[in-house]
Formats: sequence, structure tokens, C-alpha cells
Amino acid sequence: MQKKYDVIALGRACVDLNAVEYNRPMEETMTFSKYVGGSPANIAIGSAKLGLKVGFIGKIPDDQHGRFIEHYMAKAGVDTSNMIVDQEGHKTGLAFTEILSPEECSILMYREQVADLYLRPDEIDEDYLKESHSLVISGTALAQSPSREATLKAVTLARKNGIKIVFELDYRPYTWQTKDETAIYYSLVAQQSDIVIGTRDEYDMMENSENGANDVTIAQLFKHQPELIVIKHGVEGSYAYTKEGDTYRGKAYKTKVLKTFGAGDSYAAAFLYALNSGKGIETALKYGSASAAIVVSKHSSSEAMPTALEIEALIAEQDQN
Ligand SMILES: Nc1ncnc2c1ncn2[C@@H]1O[C@H](COP(=O)(O)OP(=O)(O)O)[C@@H](O)[C@H]1O
Ligand SMILES: O=C(O)C[C@@H](O)[C@H](O)C(=O)COP(=O)(O)O
Repeated sequence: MQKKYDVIALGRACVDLNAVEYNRPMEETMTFSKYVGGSPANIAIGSAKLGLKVGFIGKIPDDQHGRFIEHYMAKAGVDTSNMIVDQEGHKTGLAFTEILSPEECSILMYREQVADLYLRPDEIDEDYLKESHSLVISGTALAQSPSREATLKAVTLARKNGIKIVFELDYRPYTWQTKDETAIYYSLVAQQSDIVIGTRDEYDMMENSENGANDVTIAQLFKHQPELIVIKHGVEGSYAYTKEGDTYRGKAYKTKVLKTFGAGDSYAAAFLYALNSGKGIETALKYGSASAAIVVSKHSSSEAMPTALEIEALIAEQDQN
């Protein structure tokens, strides 16, 4: 069935302030470049750039930053009709990045009173959701009420209407109170999702454990709704597991790394694009990894999202060796 959207992403659309000066601690960094950020916003922008029809559900502040985010996303091809403008004075989440070296990057997030976490259940529009084949949920949207309840409502409505749920674990320590709390909400949504994507560390958060094993994780989740589970292991590559018992391994592509962040979001965007285009899981892993390799070589996460041609060129170049 033809629908207006391939994907609707739900969660934060914020601002990244990336250090312009490299190899320097943040204390000594004087200049930052502004980009739209927030994992689900990055995934939406990356998917739209690849040609998917993309919508977004979130809340942005009624100020210059909110308008910057909305304009940028609309220009990138994301439908912003369900990006609610906050009327209670909440602010944009900020992510300051420190690029100490290509291996040592950190993110300092300012997430007090951020508009995205004030999305309310009554602001989730069932008719909008019905227009999409899939719904991408960011784990951070579950960190605090009322965004938590709004997200759970979207999950229920997606299930009711046969919309595939993709759960991007997207764990950020900020705004979560305890590990138990994270594990409870992550498990709840993962069990109701069709596709779950996360790093090994994020699955450990979901399981409230350390050094967890992929086979244990998938055995647990496959008792529930998930049909496809992706577990990322950084530069060591990633795995995709299907409920039917197939395992696929994706290698990381070689690249000149500038910074480490942005990998996960670009991976998710290209992985979903490839799956949506009917390319199969093995190829989707390649698209995700190649997209991430391109983004870690560039300064931003959102602006750096590659086109399908760039991804395909990298795969063709490195897979022939
Ligand atoms: N240094 C790197 N060089 C090339 N590819 C990378 C690098 N780091 C990550 N990737 C790619 O990005 C994917 C996601 O990275 P990962 O670090 O696991 O996720 P996240 O950014 O969400 O923490 C990896 O599976 C890999 O394909
Ligand atoms: O998600 C955020 O709020 C910050 C992002 O915009 C930032 O670019 C980033 O940290 C992306 O990292 P990733 O999860 O490794 O893709």
C-alpha cells in the first residue's frame, strides 16, 4: 500500500555545537559550529537525503533555535507539520562536542527543561502515524515524562495500526535517573518493536548488566515482537540477527576519522534506507557501515549525511579489495 511516509521519527530535534578547533579540550575551545542535531533528527535528515519520504514528531522551542531547527529539517525534505512549537518556555537541547583526537571525542549535553521532553500524549496524532510505514523511536524520548507517555502512546498506536516500529536505543546518560529505570523502559519498548538497533553497551543498559552476550540478548528479545536485531560493536563492525535464525556480519569501512560521533545516526539512516528499498539485510549492513564511515570523516552529524551515490561509491571501492 502506498503511504505518504516511509518513516516517521519521534524524539528530539536539537542543536549540536561542534568544536571548530580540533585536538583541544573543551575548556580551551573558543569556537563551535552550529548544526541541527539530536539522534532522531539526524536519522530523519539522513533518511530524507537518501530519498526516503520522512516525517517527524517532536517538540521545539518557540525561539530562534526552534525556528532554525524547523527550517533546516524542512529544507532537508523532512515533513515538520507534527513538530509542535512549545508554548511554555522550554528550551533547545544543546550538545557541545569536544574533539581531542580522532579516537577521543566527548559530548557535553545541556538537557535541562528541554522542549523535546515536554511532548505530551495528546500531541500524538494517530492520523499522522497512520500515514507512515514505520515509526522510529529514540530511546531518549523515554527518559522523562510527559515525553515518555507520549512515546508509549505512539508505540501503542503504531501497533494498533500495523506500523513497523524501529527502536533506536540511543542511550544518553543525561535525564535518566537510575539504571533500573532505563532498563525497564528500554525492555518495554524493545519487546514491542519490530526492529531494534543499538550498540552492545546500549543493550547492556537495557539488560541492566555489563559485558552482555549477543546470543543471550537475541534469545530474550526474539521471545517477543522483534524480527530483526542489530547490535553494533563500533569499529569492529556490527551484526544483524533475524528471528528465523540468520546472522549477518557487517564490517566497518576504512576512513580518515575526524571524530567518532555521528556514526550511529548515519548508520541507522542508511540501514533503514537500504531495507526500505528492498536491498536485503546484508546490503543494509554495508550501507549503514559505509554511511557511518563517511560521517565520522566529516565535521557534523546532520549536514554530513551522505547521498546514496557516495555510499555506493565507498562500498564499491572497498569491497573489491
Ligand atoms: N572509527 C570508525 N571507522 C569506520 N567506521 C566506524 C568507526 N566507528 C564506527 N563506525 C561504524 O559505525 C557503526 C556504528 O558505530 P558505533 O560506534 O557502534 O555506534 P554509535 O555511534 O551509535 O555509538 C559501526 O558499526 C561501524 O560500521
Ligand atoms: O543525539 C544528540 O543529541 C547529539 C547528536 O546530534 C550528535 O551529533 C551525536 O552525538 C551523534 O552521535 P551518534 O549517536 O554516535 O550518531
